[in-house]
Amino acid sequence: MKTNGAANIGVVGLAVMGSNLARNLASREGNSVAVYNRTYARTESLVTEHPEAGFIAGKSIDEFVASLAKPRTAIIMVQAGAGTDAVIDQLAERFEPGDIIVDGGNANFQDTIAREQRIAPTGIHFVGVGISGGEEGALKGPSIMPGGSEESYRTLGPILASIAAVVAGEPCVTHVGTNGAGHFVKMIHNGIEYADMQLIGEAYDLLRTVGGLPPHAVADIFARWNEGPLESYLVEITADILRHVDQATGLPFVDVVLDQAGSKGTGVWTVQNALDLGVPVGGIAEAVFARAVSGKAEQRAAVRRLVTSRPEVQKVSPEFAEDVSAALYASKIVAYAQGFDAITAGAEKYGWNIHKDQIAKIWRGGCIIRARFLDRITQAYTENPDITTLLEAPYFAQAVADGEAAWRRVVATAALSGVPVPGFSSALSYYDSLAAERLPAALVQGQRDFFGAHTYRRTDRDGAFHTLWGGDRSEVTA
Ligand SMILES: NC(=O)C1=CN([C@@H]2O[C@H](COP(=O)(O)OP(=O)(O)OC[C@H]3O[C@@H](n4cnc5c(N)ncnc54)[C@H](OP(=O)(O)O)[C@@H]3O)[C@@H](O)[C@H]2O)C=CC1
Ligand SMILES: O=C(CO)[C@H](O)[C@H](O)COP(=O)(O)O
Repeated sequence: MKTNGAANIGVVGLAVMGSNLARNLASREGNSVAVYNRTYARTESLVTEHPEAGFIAGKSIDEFVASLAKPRTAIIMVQAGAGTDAVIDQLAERFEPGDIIVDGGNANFQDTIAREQRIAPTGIHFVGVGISGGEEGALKGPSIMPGGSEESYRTLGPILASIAAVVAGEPCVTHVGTNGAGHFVKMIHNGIEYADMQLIGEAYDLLRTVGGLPPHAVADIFARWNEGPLESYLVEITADILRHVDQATGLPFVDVVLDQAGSKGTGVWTVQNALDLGVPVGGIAEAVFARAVSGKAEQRAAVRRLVTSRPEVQKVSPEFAEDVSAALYASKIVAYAQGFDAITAGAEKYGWNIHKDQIAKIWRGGCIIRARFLDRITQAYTENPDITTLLEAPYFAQAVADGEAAWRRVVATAALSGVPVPGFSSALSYYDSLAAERLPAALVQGQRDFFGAHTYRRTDRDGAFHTLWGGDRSEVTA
């Protein structure tokens, strides 16, 4: 076959992400791209629609592997889970020591660690790479979070840098850490994405329900916010979506979409792992739960039937939109702080040397959570990588303090008006928990000691203590 060994890189899985990533790779100087998809029809239409890419199309996995130059590098972009395992096995059977298998899908990082261990004895490199940016990002430049060995990054790094988004002259890619580090950080990215989307949803709901504004007016407010500190891809697309009118009915698009949010699982993984790591990520968890609640159609209908009157919507001042903007910004800071805390804990547990300033930097472009304030996060972790929370960095401490009064007004108004704001209110409670002089955790410890002799520590001296609750209530050293 005349194409044997001609391609310096290959892509397996040519759905939305894989086909666009393949086109992105093909558009870069010096690349020759081999493509393969289980169902050949996808390969055929990609190659036919994009002759300019000069793809080398494999009809079979053998043809695909034969078309790769040695050492071979192939990026897998297929459905996470069994599909990915099937393709890894097919490639591993045909690849040789020194070749690189890259999983660019949304894999669970624990699977990535296990896969790397499974492949390692063959001498083939296995690299898990988080890729964010959706359809457009894959084509024009995503944010890329590679894990895997230093050695494989020496080969892969320049290729990934050539296709990544560029911000201030720097490609949005960094070697996150070994084995599953890239997929771990991508998982946290998605958890933050969930929180950000939920908070934006709550802001919209408040402006609409309490502020009494129609979608196009809310769109104008989001567009204005997008020119300030809230500037971000998600705020930008929100304005766009809210302006969109359904062609079939002439109604605002947002009013004809069923109010049940789906998910593919990465938000759930973030929360599950944060629980294992003991990191409070309430903002992300509330966002995951909010999607789950939205899908509970029967429960929602049952409660709606029972509730005969809803609270009267509070009257608000003309500055209400500014208050909502402040609440959104403060809650968003909390969500990102929680996400970065999870990265700190994950790095510690799994032995990854993750530079949080670099993560914030590569999230500034290409990915779904790209936002102006990631510059501030980059700065905070560059100035002091050891801050205990983003909330103690001077800029963020000030930003939250500036918005605090408005944040409280918004949460109170929402509660009195019967508008659900699990994101805003959990973020505020988290902030209040960190800021409180004393927490009721002292009472919880007392309860634990009472029923389970779980002991407690005292404020006035070291050691563990137990009160003889069933006896004379004297205190003993545990
Ligand atoms: N969509 C998005 O915005 C983003 C997606 N991702 C991740 O990127 C990856 C690709 O996403 P997307 O492009 O949306 O595609 P999908 O997740 O919808 O997966 C479809 C692709 O997987 C292939 N596939 C499924 N099962 C198998 C199998 N057993 N053997 C071989 N191939 C199989 C399909 O082949 P066939 O055509 O034969 O069915 C098709 O190419 C996923 O891991 C996703 O989570 C990451 C960032 C953003
Ligand atoms: O990874 C992504 C972007 O970064 C995908 O868009 C992801 O699939 C979105 O998650 P979900 O479908 O659960 O909302």
